[in-house]
Amino acid sequence: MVFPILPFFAAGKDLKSVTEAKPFISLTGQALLDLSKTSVEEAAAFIEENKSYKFVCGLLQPGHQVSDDDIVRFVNCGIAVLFIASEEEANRLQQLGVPQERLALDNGSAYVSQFEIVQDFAKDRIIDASSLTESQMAQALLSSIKTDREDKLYTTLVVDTYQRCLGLVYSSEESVKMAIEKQVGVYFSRSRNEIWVKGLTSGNTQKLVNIQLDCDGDALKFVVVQEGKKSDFCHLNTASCYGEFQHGLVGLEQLLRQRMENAPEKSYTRRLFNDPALLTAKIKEEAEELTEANTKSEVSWEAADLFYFAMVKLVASGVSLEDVERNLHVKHLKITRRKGDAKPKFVKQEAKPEPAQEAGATLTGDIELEVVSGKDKEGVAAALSRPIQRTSEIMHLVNPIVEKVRAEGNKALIELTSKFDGVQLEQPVLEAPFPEEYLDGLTQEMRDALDLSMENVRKFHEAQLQKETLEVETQPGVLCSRFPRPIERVGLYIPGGTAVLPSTALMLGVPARVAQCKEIVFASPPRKSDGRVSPEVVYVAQKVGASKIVLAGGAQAVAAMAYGTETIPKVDKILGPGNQFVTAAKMYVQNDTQALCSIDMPAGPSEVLVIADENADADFVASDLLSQAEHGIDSQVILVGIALSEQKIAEIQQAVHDQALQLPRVDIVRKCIAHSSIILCNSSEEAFDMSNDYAPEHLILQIKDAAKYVPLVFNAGSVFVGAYTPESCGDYSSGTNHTLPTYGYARQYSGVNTSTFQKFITAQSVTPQGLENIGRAVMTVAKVEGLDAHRNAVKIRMQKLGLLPESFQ
Ligand SMILES: NC(=O)c1ccc[n+]([C@@H]2O[C@H](COP(=O)([O-])OP(=O)(O)OC[C@H]3O[C@@H](n4cnc5c(N)ncnc54)[C@H](O)[C@@H]3O)[C@@H](O)[C@H]2O)c1
Ligand SMILES: N[C@H](CO)Cc1c[nH]c[nH+]1
Ligand SMILES: [Zn+2]
Repeated sequence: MVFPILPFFAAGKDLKSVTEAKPFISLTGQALLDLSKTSVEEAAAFIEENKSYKFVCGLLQPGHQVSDDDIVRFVNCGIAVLFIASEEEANRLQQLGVPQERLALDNGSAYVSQFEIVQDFAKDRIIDASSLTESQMAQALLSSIKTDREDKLYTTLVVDTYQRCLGLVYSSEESVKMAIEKQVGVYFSRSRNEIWVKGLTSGNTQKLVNIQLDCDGDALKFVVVQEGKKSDFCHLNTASCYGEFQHGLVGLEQLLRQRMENAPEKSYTRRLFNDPALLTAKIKEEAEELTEANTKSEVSWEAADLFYFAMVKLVASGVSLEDVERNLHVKHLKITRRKGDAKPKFVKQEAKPEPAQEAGATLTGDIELEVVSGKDKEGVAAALSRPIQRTSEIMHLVNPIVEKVRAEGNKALIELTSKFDGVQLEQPVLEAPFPEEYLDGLTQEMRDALDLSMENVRKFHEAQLQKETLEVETQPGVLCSRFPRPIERVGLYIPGGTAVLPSTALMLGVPARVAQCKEIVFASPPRKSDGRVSPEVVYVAQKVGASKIVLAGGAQAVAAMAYGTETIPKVDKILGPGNQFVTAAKMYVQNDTQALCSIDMPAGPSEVLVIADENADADFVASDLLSQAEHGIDSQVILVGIALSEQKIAEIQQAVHDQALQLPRVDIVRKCIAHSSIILCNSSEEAFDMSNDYAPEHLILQIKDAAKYVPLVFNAGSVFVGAYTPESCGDYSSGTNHTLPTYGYARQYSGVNTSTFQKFITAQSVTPQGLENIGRAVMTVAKVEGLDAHRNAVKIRMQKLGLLPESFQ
């Protein structure tokens, strides 16, 4: 229900003076303009300037002289409903194109309409705005609400102008009157039993924008702008009584407004605010990338980028999201529309495909890395920032998936696999021994390649296996030891979104086997073609003795292994790389004590940093960059060049372009290269500092005497030393593990290794002599901690051994 009064603005020229003299009228959120005395321009200006009036209607008096053209223009500029006198007029206006639901017809005592929330308006509720008073408004409102509460208070929902709920409060007749009079948030405090002017003590005051009634008139809604230093609504210092808001577009707008005020001079956002040409270029670039996006995740990724830059433009221009929404509302109300064709310059010209177009490309243009000078600190920081979504945003998508699987088990898994992978499964698990037909199509050459790779990985990981018990006598009679045990049940995630990765199956399965884990469970998204996983993955599963293959991917697969389902065992640790959904789900379950499940590390989108000098072969450098770029659009590849000549840079750029065009995954590469860079340094120290700061998943050294520089590496997942060590060798067959920390986590995590599948238990054995040596120290420290039982455990023993007198306290 709307506010029970519709203020009538009789004359166009008075619109401004009335709204200025009586600002409280806007609390109704609605206005009726006399269209016979108002020009279209005045109506349009009223709608544009008075944002609190959500529904602006127009009265066409009987016998009015308003032309048909102007009526259409009124409707098109945002007049929501036309109040008219007769059926005849209604028919005529409908022929003009005004929809029936945009007409309110005079039935003698009321104007009757079907328009959204306006509906019927009794004539005695239409009141001349110039004579309307605050008390009239309060009276009308109070006579329209009811309450069944004993204390006669009215339940009041408080929302902001984006309709986000801030909290629930109560109003009394008195507080409603005060709120209208002062146009601020005034309520009734039940705990203090008195009128409560919001923010009087905290400073977090509220500007009242609108008041509404709910559908059956038993609850109020106050639309407010929260003001004050922190603009929190809740007494617990959060934006709302339901906690902080999800970030979203509104949050981004608020953040950018703050940045506009206080972003550091060298930050990227400040650069965007200060450089309109850069902002324009980014908006165009992101718009183009959005048009080229195909899959759901690409579209959401690119749209998010475009919204970000568009939002910077809004904030820089002083335009709010609310202005944009109002604009959309007015456009929605238009009855004549533009044809909607694009301007000729944006209509696609039939382009001649580049020579290598057949390789799988749908996009065109140079594939070129941005070149940044190492001296440009801000440019370097921007180049080294990873193209990842905020954890909170991803978590927002992942939490419901995890909770669904946890609550509904296999049923949820089947549903989510159908939704995200387009495969309708009957059973989400394949049990060992795996049916022979699942190996159909596996060639001998492939078996040999997998066997060789598995053997090398086994050798390297077997050598890492810690089997012995470590023993140290810290004092005579005090023997400390540590012994390894395998983690019993492990869940291994094998990615299968944009590429099937049997190599990951062996990188995880082989060390699990070496460490003697008791149960190995695989999970991988099923293929669209037949709902199976690839024969190579099944082959590896068989070889490493996996008990089950979960036919699911993404967050749902992680949740199924973390909590278990009817047929999937709950595991103790989940390992393996994956996209952002997989990584976020792993991080979620590791933090949930109910899951009792650990993870290897955050191993997300692949990345590489190549350090190259003038000796480097441009083709080698390009091939290494591209081998990681082809993993996904969210991968990132960085070349740090040490004293590279212009010519070498040009050769590398050319090699990247030429090789990329030959790749079937060139479209993915193109998008990855768009957020990848070449950074130019003058010395190896500078290059290694930059690399250690970035902490890449893979670091490739294509520099003279590369091995000499390994001591300078402090943060990296795995290092590839010398011109003939391509990263692909480590991905598949050399023996090192390819499951490595990304996002910069190489600062604190190691890649997967044999000990990732083990845990280490400590033990100790203390003799009477040992007790004599350390007992007093134990008692002293226990005393200062106030833990007497700890102290007693030593004291009693030492007394029985005669090491302390009976009287010892
Ligand atoms: N760091 C490492 O060690 C390492 C090793 C190998 C691969 N990788 C990386 O692993 C990643 C593999 O990613 P991928 O996408 O190809 O395969 P993936 O198996 O990780 O993810 C695919 C799954 O994501 C889910 N998904 C897709 N869109 C979704 C959406 N909108 N909402 C919810 N779920 C959705 C689907 O269930 C799908 O099965 C790549 O980024 C690659 O670079 C990293
Ligand atoms: N380079 C990836 C790790 O980031 C692993 C991989 C598997 N297949 C090919 N490459
Ligand atoms: Zn790879």
